[in-house]
Amino acid sequence: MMKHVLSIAGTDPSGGAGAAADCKTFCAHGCFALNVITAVVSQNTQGVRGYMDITPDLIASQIDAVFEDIDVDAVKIGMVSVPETIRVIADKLKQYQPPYIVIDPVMVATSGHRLLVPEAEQTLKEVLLPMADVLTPNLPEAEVLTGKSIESLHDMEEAAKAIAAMGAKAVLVKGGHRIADATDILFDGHDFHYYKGKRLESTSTHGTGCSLSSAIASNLANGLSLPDAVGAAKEYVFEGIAHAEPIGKGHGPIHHFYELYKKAGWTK
Ligand SMILES: Nc1ncnc2c1ncn2[C@@H]1O[C@H](COP(=O)(O)OP(=O)(O)O)[C@@H](O)[C@H]1O
Ligand SMILES: Cc1ncc(COP(=O)(O)O)c(N)n1
Repeated sequence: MMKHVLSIAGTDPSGGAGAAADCKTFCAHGCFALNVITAVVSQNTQGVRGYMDITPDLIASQIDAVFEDIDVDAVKIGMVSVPETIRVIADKLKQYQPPYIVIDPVMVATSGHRLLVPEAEQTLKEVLLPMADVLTPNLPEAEVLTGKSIESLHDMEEAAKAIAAMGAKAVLVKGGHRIADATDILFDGHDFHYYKGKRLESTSTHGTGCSLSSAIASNLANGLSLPDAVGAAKEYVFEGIAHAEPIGKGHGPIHHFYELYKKAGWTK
């Protein structure tokens, strides 16, 4: 039977990041996509124009609507913007206890716009982070969480360990923002796993973090071990960047259904 994977995230009307990227990723992994919206964001491939947070009551009601009706096999959490949003999600997930929780601690969009208010950083750290089966910070997010600058692979290892010590069961420090290559490092609480990745010269990187965390959630729901779930997710995003269509005038989305399009003969 199809696994049911829930995204709790903000929107992107241009379809590249947030809830849209998450749902496309779940479908590409053969999962049934569910989604709870935390904020309506006006954005496109060129940047974020503004957003409005959904009230905590309406977020709680959306989560109840899903869990009272459907079994959820994994949850991915993205944009959470304010402390009230973080608290209500944490309370509801404690109540419903989904098997896996993957958290992408979204702070700033690729375009530089803040998607988490500075006052919410501490709440994210104290309330949400300890609920993560795996937390997936990019380099700037790992720097905010640890308060240390990260340059080398050794710094990434230290950051992953330090964030795990804050309560996350496992931490994947992503290297998409590195200059040298796009190597990601997973600390699973005991061991490090290295996902070496060539850096692709591409502007189609809008929503890579959203897609990676959603692919990890899908792979966990589908029964893969955490190291394998991360490895397959990294490959999925790499292929998605490599085969991206040029959509929009700025940083475009990745291709989610390359394999499917290829089979159907829809590729260029
Ligand atoms: N230019 C790129 N070439 C290859 N892989 C990339 C590139 N940019 C990002 N990635 C990969 O995409 C995933 C998301 O990484 P990152 O861009 O660091 O996250 P975020 O979108 O949260 O900023 C990681 O697995 C990273 O290694
Ligand atoms: C609703 C939402 N969530 C997350 C991101 C971050 O994605 P990226 O860092 O790839 O722009 C985004 N732009 N919008």
